[in-house]
Amino acid sequence: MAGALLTLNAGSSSIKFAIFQVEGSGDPQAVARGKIEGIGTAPHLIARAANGAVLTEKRWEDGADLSHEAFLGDLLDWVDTHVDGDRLIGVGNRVVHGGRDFFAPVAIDDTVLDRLDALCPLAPLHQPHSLHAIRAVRAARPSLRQVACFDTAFHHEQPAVATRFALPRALEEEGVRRYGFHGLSYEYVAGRLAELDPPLAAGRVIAAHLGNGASLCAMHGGRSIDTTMGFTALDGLMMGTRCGTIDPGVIFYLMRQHGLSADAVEHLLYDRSGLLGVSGVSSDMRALLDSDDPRSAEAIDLFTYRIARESGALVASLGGVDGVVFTAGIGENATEVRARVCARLGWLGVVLDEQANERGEPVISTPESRVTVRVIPTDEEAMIAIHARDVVGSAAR
Ligand SMILES: Nc1ncnc2c1ncn2[C@@H]1O[C@H](COP(=O)(O)OP(=O)(O)O)[C@@H](O)[C@H]1O
Ligand SMILES: CC(=O)OP(=O)(O)O
Ligand SMILES: [Mg+2]
Repeated sequence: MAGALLTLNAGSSSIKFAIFQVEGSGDPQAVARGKIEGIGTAPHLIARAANGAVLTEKRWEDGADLSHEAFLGDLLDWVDTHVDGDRLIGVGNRVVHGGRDFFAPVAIDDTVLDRLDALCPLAPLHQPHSLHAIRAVRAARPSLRQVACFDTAFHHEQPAVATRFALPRALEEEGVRRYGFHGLSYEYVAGRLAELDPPLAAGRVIAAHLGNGASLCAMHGGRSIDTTMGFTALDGLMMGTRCGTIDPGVIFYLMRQHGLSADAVEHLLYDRSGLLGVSGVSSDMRALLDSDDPRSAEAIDLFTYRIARESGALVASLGGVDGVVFTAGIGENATEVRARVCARLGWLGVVLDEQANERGEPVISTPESRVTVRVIPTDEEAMIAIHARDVVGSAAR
């Protein structure tokens, strides 16, 4: 099979995309990557070739009404001009929630779309935007094959004890259980770790996906056995704007004492909490690290405390730990956050090599450290491309 694949990773205000060239059974090769940010406010598009050269850059006026439909129609035309005589054979989409029924990549049709629609309340920051993008591509190119790749899939094999809530059984049968997210990222990181350090990949590893959304995954032998996110991507760590784990009693208090509706509580916990809520300054780690406001420092302190505390829980799930892997925007770039997390994990035998950490080396623990600490840049797009290639390829046979 040969041709080009487009990957889409749609967020609330941004769409990341990439073009991959597919040739036989080898890994798809990225030929261009791009991102449009600020949809709905001040849209900005930038796309780069594999060598980093800017292929296209565009800004729209403040407040420009650039809909997903308009943008994706233009994007598909742009892709056609950048695939070097290849033809576009499919689109791979990151879909955050697969619910009970979807735990492997799937070709998208009307029935699949309807079933994914039903999961929007479980991932309100993500699912509606992905489905919107899928529909916009279908409208522009009805015959183009599309594949949904799920963030929940990597966690599907977890033992029941890790996924079950202590709620009445009937709710579990209805699908009220922990699913876990960031699975495309963890699947990619597990694959890279197996290439870079096979003995560690075979052992007990905590992977920390620290981006705008953030979670930890306990992996044993490259498989997910526990994770900090649950039924929704609100659970677990403190995030850019999400609160992470809180006492559910807070929700009743907000509804009864503050008279908040369910929608208002949802908005508060998803959009106004986390780093933004605690600092009152920003949801962006870079901005907080640059800020002199003491509340910014408190927000960063809570962020690292929560990572260390949840790591302790996952060490218990794993029965020990051999390695820690940092990934995603904060994990790959914020040396200070990594240093603070490692300091809090000293009791596990983590010893940070401060210079290696500052230099952003692949291994940032000392040779004496009982736990190996690595930084592995994630690539959700590459994982989406592999899955999309497999699904499109099997449909074509
Ligand atoms: N050089 C850096 N130093 C500190 N934080 C950074 C740096 N680069 C990116 N980040 C942080 O990474 C986060 C975004 O991570 P990312 O994985 O891109 O998120 P998402 O894909 O969920 O939008 C932001 O908090 C941003 O400030
Ligand atoms: C599931 C999730 O939180 O994703 P993101 O980090 O892209 O927001
Ligand atoms: Mg992300």
